Amino acid sequence: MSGLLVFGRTGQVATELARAVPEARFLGRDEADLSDPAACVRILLASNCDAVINAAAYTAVDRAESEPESAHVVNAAAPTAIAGAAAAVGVPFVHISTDYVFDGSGEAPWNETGPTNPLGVYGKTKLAGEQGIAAAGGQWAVLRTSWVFSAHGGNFVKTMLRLGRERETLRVVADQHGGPTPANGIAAACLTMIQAMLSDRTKGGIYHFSGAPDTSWAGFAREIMAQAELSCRIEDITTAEYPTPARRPANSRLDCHAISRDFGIARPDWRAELNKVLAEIGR
Ligand SMILES: NC(=O)C1=CN([C@@H]2O[C@H](COP(=O)(O)OP(=O)(O)OC[C@H]3O[C@@H](n4cnc5c(N)ncnc54)[C@H](OP(=O)(O)O)[C@@H]3O)[C@@H](O)[C@H]2O)C=CC1
Ligand SMILES: Cc1cn([C@H]2C[C@H](O)[C@@H](COP(=O)(O)OP(=O)(O)O[C@H]3O[C@@H](C)C(=O)[C@@H](O)[C@H]3O)O2)c(=O)[nH]c1=O
Ligand SMILES: [Mg+2]
Repeated sequence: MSGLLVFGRTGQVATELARAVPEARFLGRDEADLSDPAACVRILLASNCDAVINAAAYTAVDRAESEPESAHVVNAAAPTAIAGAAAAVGVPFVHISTDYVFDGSGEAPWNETGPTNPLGVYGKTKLAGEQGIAAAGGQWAVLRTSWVFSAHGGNFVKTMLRLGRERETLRVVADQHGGPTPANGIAAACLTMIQAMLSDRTKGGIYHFSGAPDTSWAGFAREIMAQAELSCRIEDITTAEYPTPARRPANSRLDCHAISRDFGIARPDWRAELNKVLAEIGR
């Protein structure tokens, strides 16, 4: 797809977008620093693009607790400004958000109208970004996803492979539940949504998208060890036994029916995608 402008170049989702649509224009931090929202606006206004995706974000969940201002500018002020510029030139804008906007209460999967109540700075700044985008007007969509993995960049799969080679046992939280999501699936979902929004200028809003089936971090870790043929044993622990600066939701399950109904996008099986990612890492 030509005429597509993407904020982000090196992240997991941006890398998969670049594979799917190499002809799009990808803006790295060197060209568009989200710490400078006004600069991002200028680039968009001068770009003559047909559609915009934001795949850049401040994603260091624990570090955000001690850098709330930086996280807010990147995750809220910049996406809000980008949405305003996209609205001004009349092009659709797709942004990515997170399960961490929820407090994780209960056991039912969250749908798009569920009450948000982020537990940490990262989730709070991502929620502020969603709200700023909605208030900016224009044609926008926010894709909330969870537990992203790919062969590139930093993610839970890469961490587990590294630790799994070094240790005989790993203690992993078993009381946080959600859907691991392959970055290529998110890239494909963003592109399908952009195409649909270009052909129907009334389409947009918040949508949930995650891989299936839901599991726990310990369940995810166990499948990684099994598929990678590592003998490292995964020991189930509670969140209380793994203290971190940021609190994380216990229930990150996302109800993904709306995106299937409105865009025909199905939940990918993360186990099959994990297999492909491990093969790619091994090459
Ligand atoms: N990772 C996850 O588990 C999840 C991610 N998400 C959301 O998905 C989206 C994509 O995440 P993902 O691909 O995993 O991100 P990554 O953590 O892989 O990469 C983050 C990207 O954002 C860029 N970035 C960070 N700060 C700035 C800045 N100030 N200016 C410009 N670029 C910046 C990074 O650039 P650089 O390489 O220069 O640092 C990098 O390209 C984000 O909106 C994220 O919030 C949602 C749920 C789960
Ligand atoms: C390394 C490790 C982590 N854990 C736990 C900590 C945490 O609860 C869980 C996952 O660890 P991570 O550091 O990958 O988690 P985290 O960085 O919080 O992952 C989140 O990133 C942001 C960007 C999102 O939007 C979320 O959807 C989610 O993917 O596993 C263990 O229990 N044992 C371990 O050895
Ligand atoms: Mg992390």
